[in-house]
Amino acid sequence: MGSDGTDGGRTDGDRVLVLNPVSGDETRVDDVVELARDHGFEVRRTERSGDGKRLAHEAAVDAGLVAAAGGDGTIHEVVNGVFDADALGSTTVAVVPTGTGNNFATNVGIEGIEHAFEAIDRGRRRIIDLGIANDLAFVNSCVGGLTAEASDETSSESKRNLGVLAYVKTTLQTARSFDSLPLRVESAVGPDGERGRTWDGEALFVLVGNCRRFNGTRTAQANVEDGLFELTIVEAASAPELLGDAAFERLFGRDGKHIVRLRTPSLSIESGGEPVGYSLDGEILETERLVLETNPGALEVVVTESYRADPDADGTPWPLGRQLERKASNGVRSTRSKDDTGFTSRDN
Ligand SMILES: Nc1ncnc2c1ncn2[C@@H]1O[C@H](COP(=O)(O)OP(=O)(O)OP(=O)(O)O)[C@@H](O)[C@H]1O
Repeated sequence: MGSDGTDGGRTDGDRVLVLNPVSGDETRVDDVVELARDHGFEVRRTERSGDGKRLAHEAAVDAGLVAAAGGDGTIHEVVNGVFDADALGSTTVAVVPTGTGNNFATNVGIEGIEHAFEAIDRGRRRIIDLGIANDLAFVNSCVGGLTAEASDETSSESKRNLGVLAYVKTTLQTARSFDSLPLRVESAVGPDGERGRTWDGEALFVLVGNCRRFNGTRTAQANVEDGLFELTIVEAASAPELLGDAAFERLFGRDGKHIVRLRTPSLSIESGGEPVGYSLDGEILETERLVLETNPGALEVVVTESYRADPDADGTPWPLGRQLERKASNGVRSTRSKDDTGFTSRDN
């Protein structure tokens, strides 16, 4: 592997494709199987939820390249299979996008099925950060405050347009009475001297992004090679206030009034005894305490020439300053003195 992580010296070894045949509109399954065989892949099909992880785990023991044919849910399972097999150091992961949102594929510059196989053969690779939430890996994002129903009811079109924010919007629309979550968010002391921070208050959502364009808007993006998460807390506000499209855009945009942001390599989120639903790349996990850590440079993936690790590289600056900014103070009930960012600082 070159020092820039591209055009890997790692050989693909055996190639296995884990195929979710019920992903997306299911019309391209035969095409994927044919292309996969033409490109030297052994195809293993999932039959139920969880199979993607199991099949990827089994494959990663020997295979140098494991591809996931499906949407973000399938890539999530495949990455977790490779992670559980302790094979991140020896197995490259590729994505063949057949889902509806295909957020991760977009992030690595893969535009379609044929394009994915071309990219695999061209040999361009990058090593990216992996997010770890408790003991589960995620590539795109971890979002707290979503309901499980929202995950089922969110339309494909909405997912295409808004990414993970589509689930946020469905949650706001479908929850009869949407209570804010009393949360305590603590970030650790960073390796580059970042101070530990604490935010304590009422939140609607907590978004933790690992990968660029994790949420569909152009204003909250994550660099997937910097060893940091982009944390966004949406503070308590009345749901109807947030529901119009314009308000929704504003909420996550530069001028959002209820937004707290921070870049950090690790954090913990506690919800005071009540389990909260977190979506890891679209898969729901319920827990009272979540510990998130970046595993920098952990996952080798197939990318194309249009891949950029850093959203700033294409002229879209991180909107609120390099490290941290906060726009409003409603909902915060910290017992400690705060700086003007809304976080309290700790030295350890
Ligand atoms: N054979 C199968 N039958 C039923 N469910 C399956 C099967 N294989 C995988 N799954 C489930 O399908 C889901 C993943 O679907 P998919 O990859 O299309 O993700 P998605 O999150 O809907 O993606 P996108 O948002 O990109 O469309 C996972 O919950 C997985 O457990």
